[in-house]
Order: sequence, then structure tokens, then C-alpha cells
Amino acid sequence: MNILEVKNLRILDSNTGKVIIYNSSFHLKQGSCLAIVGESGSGKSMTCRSIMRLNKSWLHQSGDILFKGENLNDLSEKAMRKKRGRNLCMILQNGMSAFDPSCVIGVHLKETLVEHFGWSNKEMEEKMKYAMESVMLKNPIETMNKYPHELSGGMLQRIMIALALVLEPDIIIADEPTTALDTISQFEVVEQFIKLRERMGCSMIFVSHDLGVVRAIADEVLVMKDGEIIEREKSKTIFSEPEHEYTKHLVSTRLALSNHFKKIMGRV
Ligand SMILES: Nc1ncnc2c1ncn2[C@@H]1O[C@H](COP(=O)(O)OP(=O)(O)OP(=O)(O)O)[C@@H](O)[C@H]1O
Repeated sequence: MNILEVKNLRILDSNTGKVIIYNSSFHLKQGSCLAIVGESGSGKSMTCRSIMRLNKSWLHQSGDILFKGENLNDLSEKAMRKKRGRNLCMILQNGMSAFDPSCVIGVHLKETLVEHFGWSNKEMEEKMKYAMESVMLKNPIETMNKYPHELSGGMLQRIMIALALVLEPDIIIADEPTTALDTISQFEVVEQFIKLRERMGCSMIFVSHDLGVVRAIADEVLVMKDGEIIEREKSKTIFSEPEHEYTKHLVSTRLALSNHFKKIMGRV
């Protein structure tokens, strides 16, 4: 069953008249992980944000985004806010930008949870504490009392993953969640994503520059170039038998670059 079906997605920049996404169609199977790869500017983030309906107002999107059969493109902003977090959860590249710099982490987490659940303060704290421990964050209570700038990028990404564990969304969209991290933290955060999938069985869209990471986590891969999807394959096939010339180029260059990651993962 497909939990998400994107049909004929087109995004137009109304300021410049430039088409950013031409006519994208793809689906996400229930419980599977779909990676989106492609060079900078190919439209990966734009595609993710369009599913969340988070693109700037001048970027006009058309087409259908069917989540469990319901067209997200037709929903009001109010109805969409209810879907964000609870049904669709986005984890961004830079943990720092996801949190309000003016308040401690715990306040941000509680504000998010209050939007979706009728839990007491104590319940929220207990659930977050448990989730944070399960992503190997030590001293969760202490961490919740810290400001974002007092924590490392890897810790902030783990907190986002812990929040996702509590929210239990149907779909997690992770846009380059490891790019801003050093190699060791990348490895640890990818491990947490793999565990998150195992524990929750949620469906996932995972954007990454790093094909080593993609190979570790994704079932299927979409390749984007200049606002278009040029190839879709099972993860295994795309590495062994890439079809499109661009995909071949991407696989050969990126795999060479990400050898250090595979070494750490113990896969070479
Ligand atoms: N807010 C915006 N307004 C207008 N155009 C934008 C905006 N954000 C991005 N773009 C343009 O849309 C295109 C796709 O950008 P997008 O961020 O989706 O690429 P990407 O594949 O995610 O790249 P990266 O890997 O660098 O994040 C680019 O040409 C970019 O310049």
C-alpha cells in the first residue's frame, strides 16, 4: 500500500516565472524508506517542503499530494498544521535552525507535544526522557534545560529523532539530516534513523548527498536533476546497475567520496 502518492507536482516561482519542479510523480510505500538524491539545486528540498506545504508563499505548487488518499494540496493551513508533527514530521539538516534559540529545548519540545496530545507536563517530560535515553542521550532532564547553542549538532539531531519517537508520525521526512555533522556523529545519527524505522515501522523520505548513507538506510532511490526525476530504482539496483548517465556519474563519484563512511560502518 502507498501511504503517500505525489502526482504531477509542479512548483513555479511566481516572482521570476521560473519552473523549479516540472512534473514530479512518485510514491512512498507504507513502512519503506525512499531516498532522494541529486546535486545541489536539483529540487530535493523543494519537493520535501511541498509535501509539508512549507514552501514560501511565492512558490506556487500544483498537482496532488495524496496522504492516505487525502489531498494535502487541498487542505487549509489550519488543517495542515494538525498534520505536521503528528502525521508528517520533518527533520532538517541543521538542528539549530529547528529549535527556537531563545528558549530551552524542553520548552520547545513541550510546545510541540501540547499541539497534538492532551498530556500533562509530567507525562510529556517522562515520554521525552524515555525517548531521549533510547537515542543514547545521557542526562535527558539536564539536556532539556539547555539552550540549542549549548548542544552539538549531533545532539540536536538526536533530540529531533527522540521527538519523532514520541510523536510517532506516519511519515518522517529527513532533509540532509547528517550533512552538517562530522563523520562519527553521521554514523551515530544514521544508526538512530535505522533504529527509529525498526521500532516504529514508519515510512521515511530521506534526502542525502551521501550515497554511502543512502545505501545504509533506503529501500528505493529517486534521482533528481534540474527539477525532474530522472530515475527510480530499488536501492540495491541503483548502485549495481545505474541506468541513466547522470546516475552512473553520481554513483561513481559519490561512492568514492563516501568510502570513509562505509569504513566506519564496517561495510568495506
Ligand atoms: N525560497 C526560494 N525561492 C525561490 N527559489 C528557490 C527558493 N529556495 C530554493 N530555490 C531554488 O529552487 C531550486 C531547487 O532548490 P532546492 O533547495 O530544492 O535544491 P536541493 O536539491 O535541495 O539542493 P541542496 O542539496 O543544495 O539542498 C534551486 O534552483 C534554488 O535556487
